[in-house]
Amino acid sequence: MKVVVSGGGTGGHIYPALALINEIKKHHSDVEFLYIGTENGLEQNIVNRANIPFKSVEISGFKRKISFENVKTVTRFLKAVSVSKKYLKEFNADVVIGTGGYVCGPVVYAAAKMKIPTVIHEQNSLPGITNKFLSRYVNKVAICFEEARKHFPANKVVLTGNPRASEVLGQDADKGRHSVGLIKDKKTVLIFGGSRGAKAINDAVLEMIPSLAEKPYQIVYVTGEVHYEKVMNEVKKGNSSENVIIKPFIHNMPEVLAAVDLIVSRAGATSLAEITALGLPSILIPSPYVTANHQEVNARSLSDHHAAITLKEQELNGDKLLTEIDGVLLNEIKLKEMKQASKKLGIPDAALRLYSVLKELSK
Ligand SMILES: CC(=O)N[C@H]1[C@@H](OP(=O)(O)OP(=O)(O)OC[C@H]2O[C@@H](n3ccc(=O)[nH]c3=O)[C@H](O)[C@@H]2O)O[C@H](CO)[C@@H](O)[C@@H]1O
Repeated sequence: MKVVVSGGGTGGHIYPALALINEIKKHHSDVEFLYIGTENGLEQNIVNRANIPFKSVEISGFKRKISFENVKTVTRFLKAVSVSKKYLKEFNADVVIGTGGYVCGPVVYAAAKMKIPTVIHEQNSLPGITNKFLSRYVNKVAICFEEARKHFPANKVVLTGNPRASEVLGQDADKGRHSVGLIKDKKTVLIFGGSRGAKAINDAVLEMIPSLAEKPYQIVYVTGEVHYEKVMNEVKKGNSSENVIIKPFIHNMPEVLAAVDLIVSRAGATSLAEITALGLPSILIPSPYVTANHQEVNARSLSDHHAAITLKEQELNGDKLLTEIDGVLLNEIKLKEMKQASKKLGIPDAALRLYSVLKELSK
């Protein structure tokens, strides 16, 4: 079987694609993969690390306002469709799956026009513009939230969940702890701002770091690659604490997640799929800078069920964050209730469900 995968820009679109690849490998020893992404998203680095052959196309997103940029985007799109057709023909793809981000547009569209079976995977409850466009051409649309169903042609939709949910299960917590330097038998909070980091979360964490020295828990705090140097400069000015381990990015997130008791993060859909598969409690600070405020909708889908606490970015500061962390982590009953509520929302067999959709199509 020959499978082409495309998804890019941010980790939330890339990791589900890689998790699906791992699931397919469990069922087939003779399968070949090609990943098509862009050179300027996070995908090239992450996909190379996973040893999956990678090819790139050049593409950009549409601006919401009418502008000359959009004319250039159309030209780029048409060129990227033609490059994608060349890649798909050379590789002789049996099936193509897009997991979101602009790059899927030309790749999946080209495949559909070549009559190759196609699937798109939508992680969010409010779909992105590329997936809405593609849903007219593809064979199947895999979704993660029931709320997404109404945005797509009814006969194509399948609820699979996010394959990354399956990938984070059954991981070695000791390995995770060891890889970042965490102590065993001490409660642990993981703080990160999505796959690219978030300045607002970094500012709040820097404010609370001096108060962490006396806390009975430890923190592993991921700044995001682009923010790391700036954060470390602040920390060096005297804001450090032994209880806090600071990293620019974590490449073995499934192992690290196995070692933590509470998550503080943005509300990207792939992170939420991981959190609920593991049944972790979380404090979510949705990014207000995303299309149609979709992260707040994602976050509410957990906090409405008492699995998480949603904190608006405008309310965020060091004191507030510390109070919320203490409120969950130092209260065993609340911790237990949130864990149970979180676990109920997870779809742990998502990878197998998505693989089954692909298998059925490629017959
Ligand atoms: C700003 C933006 O447009 N964000 C979108 C993007 O978010 P973003 O890429 O931040 O996505 P998510 O939070 O959903 O997923 C992040 C992924 O990166 C991984 N990770 C993160 C940090 C790290 O150090 N190491 C690591 O491996 C996480 O474990 C997770 O698998 O895609 C999501 C899924 O479509 C959307 O819901 C988000 O709204």
